[in-house]
Amino acid sequence: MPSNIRTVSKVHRIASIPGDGIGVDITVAAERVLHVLAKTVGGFEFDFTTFDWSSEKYRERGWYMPPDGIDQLKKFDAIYFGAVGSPDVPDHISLWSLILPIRKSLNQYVNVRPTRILPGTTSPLSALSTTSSHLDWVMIRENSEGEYSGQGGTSHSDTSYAVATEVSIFTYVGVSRIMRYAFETARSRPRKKLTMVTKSNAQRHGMVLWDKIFYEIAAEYPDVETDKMLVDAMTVRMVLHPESLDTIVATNLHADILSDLAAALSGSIGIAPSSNLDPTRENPSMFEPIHGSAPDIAGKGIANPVGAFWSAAEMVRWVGEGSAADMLMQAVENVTAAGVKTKDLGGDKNTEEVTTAVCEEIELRFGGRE
Ligand SMILES: NC(=O)c1ccc[n+]([C@@H]2O[C@H](COP(=O)([O-])OP(=O)(O)OC[C@H]3O[C@@H](n4cnc5c(N)ncnc54)[C@H](O)[C@@H]3O)[C@@H](O)[C@H]2O)c1
Ligand SMILES: O=C(O)[C@H](O)[C@@H](O)C(=O)O
Ligand SMILES: [K+]
Ligand SMILES: [Mn+2]
Repeated sequence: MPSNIRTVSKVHRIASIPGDGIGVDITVAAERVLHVLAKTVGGFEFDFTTFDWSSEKYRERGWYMPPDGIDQLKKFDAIYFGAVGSPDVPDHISLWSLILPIRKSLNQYVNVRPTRILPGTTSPLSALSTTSSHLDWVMIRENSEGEYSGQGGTSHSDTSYAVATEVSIFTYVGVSRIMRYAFETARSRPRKKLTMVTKSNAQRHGMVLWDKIFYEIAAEYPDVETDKMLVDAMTVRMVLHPESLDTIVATNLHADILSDLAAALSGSIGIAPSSNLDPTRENPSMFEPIHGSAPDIAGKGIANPVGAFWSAAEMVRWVGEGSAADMLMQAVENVTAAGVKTKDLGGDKNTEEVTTAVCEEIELRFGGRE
């Protein structure tokens, strides 16, 4: 090749929002690993722009995101998010000032939450003989409406006769699009099996609409096996019969709760990833571990970065670098398999040591390739 011709590297522009607490530690770790991945694999790079939209800044200046925050984010190929939440700010203020407006305004109506028992890690269900071959799920969380519609209000607040409403909203458009995404996901997986979760015995309007739309759309997917669970019984089935589940679709709140349970059953909340997707690709999608800012361990440097790396791998896949995403996950799994783990997984390493191990594993396994 003539020396004046340079190979052009594709640049993926990423908006990075570390947020609060361990969100900062794990975002730093994810960015470090992504730079090493890009450098090692070649052909693409990441250009991160960091936004200091945190609870600390909110207390200083009175806002999390500026008025044009969403427009700023729209210019990026993807968004990487750490976590938001601080003991100094009421949780409903922080959630509704940052993460929820981003999910809603950027039409990220799907939240994908996979769960697996990674090599070298143990499920608390191992006492029931559960191993990695028994627990491999993808939870599809409705991410735009339902219990998180944001509608409701309070009258007579600060009195002993206060009245508050929290209105759940389920729309035909909202439910059918999440069902379709869930059926497509189930179809793409070897078992082609979809379990729908509701509470349509007690909640007789919105949840009944879920059931109805689920079976309507199921008719378009005769190759996908379906079943239906009430959310209370679902918690029992996840614990006692994890092997009977594959793809799961549930409402915004139900899937929020069930995905924390799923993460714990796989070994730790610290390994669980999520992708907030706008499947139309009109807006950037956002990638974050499912955990929060963990004030109890913030500042100690011991947060598990695996959920952050897995989320980063999903982002890498979303921007079109599928084989690099596979390499990143392989490196993470080699590191957990070697026993390099944080305390929540029974290990004795800190965030930085696990991050360094993943970086070295990427370079060792995948370096030197053209
Ligand atoms: N998407 C988000 O940004 C998001 C998600 C969940 C909670 N939150 C917010 O985070 C704050 C704390 O919430 P919470 O305590 O209910 O949930 P959390 O997920 O922050 O923590 C729950 C428990 O899991 C542990 N944990 C979480 N992530 C870990 C990791 N990577 N490694 C090791 N241990 C980990 C914590 O130490 C804690 O004991 C609240 O303000 C909440 O609103 C934000
Ligand atoms: O969506 C929520 O409820 C919170 O942001 C958090 O708990 C999450 O799971 O993302
Ligand atoms: K998070
Ligand atoms: Mn949650």
